[in-house]
Amino acid sequence: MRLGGRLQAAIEVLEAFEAGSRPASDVLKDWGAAHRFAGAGDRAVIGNIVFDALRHKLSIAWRMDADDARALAFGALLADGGMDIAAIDVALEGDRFAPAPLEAARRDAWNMRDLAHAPAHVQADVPEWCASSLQALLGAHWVEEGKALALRPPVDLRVNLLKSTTEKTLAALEKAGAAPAPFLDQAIRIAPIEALGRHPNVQAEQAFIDGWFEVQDLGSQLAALFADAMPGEQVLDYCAGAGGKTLALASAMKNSGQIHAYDAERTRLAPMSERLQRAGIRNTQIHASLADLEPLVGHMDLVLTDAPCTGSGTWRRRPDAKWRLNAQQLERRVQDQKDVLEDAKRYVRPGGRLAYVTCSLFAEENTRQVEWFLAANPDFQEISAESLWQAKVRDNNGMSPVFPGHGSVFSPLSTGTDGFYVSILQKRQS
Ligand SMILES: C[S@@+](CC[C@H](N)C(=O)[O-])C[C@H]1O[C@@H](n2cnc3c(N)ncnc32)[C@H](O)[C@@H]1O
Repeated sequence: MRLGGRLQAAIEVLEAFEAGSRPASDVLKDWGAAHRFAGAGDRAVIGNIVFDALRHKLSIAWRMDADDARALAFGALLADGGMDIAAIDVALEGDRFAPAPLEAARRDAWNMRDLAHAPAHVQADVPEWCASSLQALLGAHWVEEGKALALRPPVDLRVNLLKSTTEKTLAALEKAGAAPAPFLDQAIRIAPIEALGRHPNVQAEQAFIDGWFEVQDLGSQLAALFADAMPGEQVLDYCAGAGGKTLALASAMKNSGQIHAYDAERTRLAPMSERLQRAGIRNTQIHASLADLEPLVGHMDLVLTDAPCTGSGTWRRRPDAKWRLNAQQLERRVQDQKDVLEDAKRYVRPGGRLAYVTCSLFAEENTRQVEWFLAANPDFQEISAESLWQAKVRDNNGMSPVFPGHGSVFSPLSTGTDGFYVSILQKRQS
């Protein structure tokens, strides 16, 4: 397919996304199934245009003075696809599958309008109702954080030190563009996609099949590291899901001690066995029933609660979610988080740690929850976030998380990662 056909396909996908309630990735898959002639390269470019359009939906609409799918798709090529209007005109000329050229009014608007004059939430590309939640956590930098949250993300990998080394894994992934990541010796990064390119499928590599690495955002790796799981400890991963954090904890514990991985939704645990096996992890038991956990009450050195959340910190990777989220859903997640913390704290032994983690950048889900928890549970105290950062992380030209009073915030702007929040709460000895 030429660019015109790909652009037209992206417009159709964006229209179908807006008309329904399904995630953009599912709508893209449907399009692919109905257009089998499209190759992997075509699908990658169509996906780039769709995701860029959703990442920059408000700022593109403001600059184009129009917010329909055509405006967003053309705008995505201009904002992120490395093209200007003249280059798009040339690429579309004579292509019978291409959409009609960009309308004169939209060209003029794009050339004249300066985003610096747009409202703050438009510059930040976030729904207006979320602005106060971001500002309350991130302070004066919230607009710049929003902008960074609307950029294409890298692919981050965590080397599984049980099976490989960073040097060996880097060498195995050299052709994929792998390079050392900031902060952590065992982290590898493949830079964000440029223009109309695509990322390599690292999960097809032999090194992945052999368990040398996992795909895991660096923010998630940092959150797991802050939990500070030590070899020999008894650990409960209370919201284990498919095991992203469990695997990181097991690797840090060098397969010694014991991890209990639990999730309230049995189906979410399903991929974990295979992942544990591939990674060579032998110290983890999976529990699908709360009754199984009863003997653990009061005995855990570490309880990790990677709590259900809005996922606002992952909007770089799932930009469709930012336009579907609403205030009622945020309220429900806040209550879920309180319930999880109340349940999970019972398992911590005196002197043990409760690690509270979210992938959200909203104050309600982070600092405010820790304030609420500490007020309601005077037998817990917070471990200094700054001292954890200094003790655990290799310096990277002075780059550091946001420290908003309680806990640490990793974010696209501050640490070049997805948005993650972590606070470590220690149970007093008596
Ligand atoms: C952010 S996800 C976990 C991701 C996972 N830790 C990882 O790193 O891949 C949150 C998980 O919490 C689970 N969950 C929600 N409410 C829960 C509850 N009351 N008790 C335990 N797990 C819960 C959800 O099913 C979901 O899998």
